[in-house]
Amino acid sequence: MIDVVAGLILGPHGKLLACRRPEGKHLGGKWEFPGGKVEAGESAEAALIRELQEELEITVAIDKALGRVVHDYGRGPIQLIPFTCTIEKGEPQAHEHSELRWCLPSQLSALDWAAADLPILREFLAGLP
Ligand SMILES: Nc1nc2c([nH]c(=O)n2[C@H]2C[C@H](O)[C@@H](COP(=O)(O)OP(=O)(O)OP(=O)(O)O)O2)c(=O)[nH]1
Repeated sequence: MIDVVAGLILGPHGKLLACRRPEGKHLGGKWEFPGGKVEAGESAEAALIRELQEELEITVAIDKALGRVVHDYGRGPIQLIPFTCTIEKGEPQAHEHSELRWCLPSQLSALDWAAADLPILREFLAGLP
């Protein structure tokens, strides 16, 4: 099983950062929570901090873990490991995405999310006041 960490980055006004995978890549054009594969010997938290630094040039503080999701796109199972987090330093730059979008909770469901992200999105939205 491949472990993949994903960050639900909380910004001002209750907004969340959605990132679009570039065309031509696996799941191209789909929206995701930024992150990536956990390396051997690495904790999930360390992997998320590393990935968000590499992909978006931001330093984050991790807030809390959400429920893990196991999904298979037909290439073997992946386990998506989500955390909410906030930005401590930097402004997100789209180095590996075709688009970055800060969304209000009410706008999130309209995006075309990667399938494995949907249960995570539902859990996040269900936990809002
Ligand atoms: N980073 C990230 N990956 C996700 C999410 N949802 C989801 O299904 N995935 C999938 C896409 C990839 O198959 C896998 C790992 O993503 P990645 O971004 O680290 O890997 P990658 O694009 O280099 O993948 P690949 O080249 O090996 O296909 O997890 C998500 O919210 N964030």
